Amino acid sequence: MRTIEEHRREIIALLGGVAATGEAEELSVSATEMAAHPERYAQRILATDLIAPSSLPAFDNSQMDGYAVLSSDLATASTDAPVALTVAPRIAAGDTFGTHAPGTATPIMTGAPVPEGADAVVQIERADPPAFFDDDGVTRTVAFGEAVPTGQFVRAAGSDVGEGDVLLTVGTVLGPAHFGVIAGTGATSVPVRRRVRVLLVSTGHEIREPGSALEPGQIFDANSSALTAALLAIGCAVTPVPCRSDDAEDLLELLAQEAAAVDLIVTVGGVSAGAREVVRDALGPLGVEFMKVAMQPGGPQGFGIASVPGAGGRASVDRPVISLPGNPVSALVSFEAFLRPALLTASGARTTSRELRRGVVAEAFDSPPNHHQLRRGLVRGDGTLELVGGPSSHLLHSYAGSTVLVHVPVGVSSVSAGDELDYWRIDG
Ligand SMILES: Nc1nc2c(c(=O)[nH]1)N[C@H]1C(S)=C(S)[C@@H](COP(=O)(O)OP(=O)(O)OC[C@H]3O[C@@H](n4cnc5c(N)ncnc54)[C@H](O)[C@@H]3O)O[C@H]1N2
Ligand code: MOO
Repeated sequence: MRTIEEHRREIIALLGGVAATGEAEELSVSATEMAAHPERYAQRILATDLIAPSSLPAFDNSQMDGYAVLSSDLATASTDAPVALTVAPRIAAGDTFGTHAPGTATPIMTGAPVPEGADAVVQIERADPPAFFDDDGVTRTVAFGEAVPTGQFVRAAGSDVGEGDVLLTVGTVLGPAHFGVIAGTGATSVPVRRRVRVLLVSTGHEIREPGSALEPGQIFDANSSALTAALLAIGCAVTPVPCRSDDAEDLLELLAQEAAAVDLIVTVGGVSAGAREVVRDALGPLGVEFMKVAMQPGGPQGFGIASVPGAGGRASVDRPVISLPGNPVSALVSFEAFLRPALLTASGARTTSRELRRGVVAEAFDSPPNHHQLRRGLVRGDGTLELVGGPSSHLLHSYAGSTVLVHVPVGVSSVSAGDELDYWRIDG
């Protein structure tokens, strides 16, 4: 039996050739566009390094509401011997660049350009009086009771990023601060990777659309929703088309209709050892291989490049296929172990794996020694790991109550309270 790591490497290699790798599209960073098309903005990955088209800040500006001063004017200032300066006309954020005369104090607001000739700002609370005068043309003085260092409360041009510097690097998953800094430098759009398009086919004669009237023996389709959510969360474009049949012909017909428009086909269910296994039956002859991975849940897996015949006499298309087992926990754990890292790699993301942490187990439990087990769990307030539910792969509600997947490696048959194990956080 192959190991979880070997299988992951094969799945990553399989998706290496997915068409979206390297393809870019321009994404507007306009707030109006974002609000109008929110679906375009989730989990976007930068396709190239971005060079800053301008500096941030663009000019020296004030960090405080107060007075712009020449620091040498206040060199002798002390509580006992304050220095009085003549109050100059006020400058607000948005006002143009001004000049500052020695011996004066220029009232300045946060974000306003520091006038040429001033080299420091004193916040209004440290001035005497500690409030602004009306800007009414009357000549007044303001006193300062302490010296100030050059540059105090001046936000220097380029102190955040300089024009021509690397603003963001390829593979960055764009979040609020990234969009903000791109817009702040004046860029109107960014090149992002095209989304990987996934056809998601949950299979089985028993599955029905939630909300429909169930006949005895039928169940609601949980996998389409779970896997669609998982794929959307990593930035894929998903086409969920269930095959509610165990007949290979039905699955082949569905694939003939849908395969050409996607980069990857993910099937769920129909891969184990039943009398009829729709995915094995339909895709085995097209080039997909089925095997057992030494993991639990998620043992039965399939993958390969399928040559899918086109509908209505159209030419066949070759598409990578990943076939996950149908038990809902097995499908989601397989997503975490294989699909997620492979798709993030194919999408060009810089971070492709869950953060691996180590924790102390709160309770004893057994594990099948020939399998790498992934148990669902929680991190308690004291940092210890608590399992949620048993190992069975139908316990989707237990999975929903979990925030971590705990790794129990091959070779371990029992775990004692106090043992340390690796785990992935899956709640992010
Ligand atoms: N004789 C053997 N039987 C089984 C083996 C084996 O090695 N030998 N492996 C077991 C393991 S492990 C798994 S995992 C499953 C995988 O089975 P399939 O991939 O063929 O999946 P199905 O049989 O179609 O379904 C399994 C289970 O999950 C339910 N299911 C399927 N689709 C959905 C859905 N969309 N929403 C909710 N639930 C779904 C289905 O009704 C079954 O209960 O095989 C074991 N058997
Ligand atoms: O491997 Mo299956 O996924 O145990 O239920």
